[in-house]
Amino acid sequence: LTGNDSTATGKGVLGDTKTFNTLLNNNGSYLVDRTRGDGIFTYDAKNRTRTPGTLWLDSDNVYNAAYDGAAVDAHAYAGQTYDYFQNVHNRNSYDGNGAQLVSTVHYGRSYNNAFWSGSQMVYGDGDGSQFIPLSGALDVIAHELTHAVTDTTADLIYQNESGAINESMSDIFGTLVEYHFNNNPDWQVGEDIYTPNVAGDALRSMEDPTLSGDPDHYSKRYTGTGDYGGVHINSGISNKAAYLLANGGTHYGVSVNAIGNDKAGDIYYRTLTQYLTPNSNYSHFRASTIQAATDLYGASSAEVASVKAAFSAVGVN
Ligand SMILES: CCCCC[C@H](S)C(=O)N[C@@H](Cc1ccccc1)C(=O)N[C@@H](C)C(=O)O
Ligand SMILES: [Ca+2]
Ligand SMILES: [Zn+2]
Repeated sequence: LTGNDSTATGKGVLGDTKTFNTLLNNNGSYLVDRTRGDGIFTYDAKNRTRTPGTLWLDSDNVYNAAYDGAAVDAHAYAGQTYDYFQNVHNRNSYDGNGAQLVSTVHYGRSYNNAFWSGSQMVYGDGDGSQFIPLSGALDVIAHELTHAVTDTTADLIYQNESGAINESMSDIFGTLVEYHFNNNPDWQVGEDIYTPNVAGDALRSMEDPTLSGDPDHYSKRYTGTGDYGGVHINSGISNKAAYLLANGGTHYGVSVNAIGNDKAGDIYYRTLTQYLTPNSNYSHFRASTIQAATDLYGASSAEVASVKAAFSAVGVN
């Protein structure tokens, strides 16, 4: 594929206008961003389930059609998430070596999910009731791309407690990326693309996981086999701890002093990339996070004290 690097404008899923990088040649405008790593490439599955599908080609480098919105956001938000890991954590793409970021939108029919396939991001359009196109939310894209970071580092097994930690890391960095770009930030997950007919809800709440029926304390963990052993359920325990670490608060009588998003992000990034392993459970997660905070701020630091308190507050001692 040859051509000239360009910038285009377009409307995202929520109708917001944004600019992003494209590649122009005599076929037209491709959703190819050659300014980041080895490139960001966005594809169209055309509502079938073959990936990656067709590299997105537009006729005039203006992406304002309704059908374009999912691709505009997948492409632009992948670029933003790339910038977060590069600029905040000095990580060049998900593998640290500039790996290409490949996304496919319009996957399946009314597909109410998004996932990291092991090699690329994939986004459904939703059924219009539970979800609208899932690439329309920055916290979703950062959630999926964080799975790629996890898979190239801790490689946490996607089941039971290691899977819950895997899922929580994706929710944590989804939220931190949303705050980094000040994109209507909050400690809810998926709020922008979830239940368009219901105001004020979210798929998950990190501030209060019980709002979506998920545990906010280790003693309330799910021990069944559904959801790969509760990876989207028991993630609530870590999500609540992360919320407390960044924002502070008292939970089940345990008080946590806030350390803010940036320090929390640095601690979780170091924990994920230096200490967690495929079989890590919540107990190892606590020890790893304390170690990471100790490396960064010292054993007697306020940051280490807050990490210990945050895990204790959710019953992980
Ligand atoms: C395909 C089966 C497994 C999917 C797992 C992917 S990584 C996942 O966790 N997807 C997110 C999508 C998302 C993320 C942030 C906000 C909204 C939605 C997810 O949470 N999926 C839920 C619906 C699930 O799979 O239960
Ligand atoms: Ca959010
Ligand atoms: Zn996930």
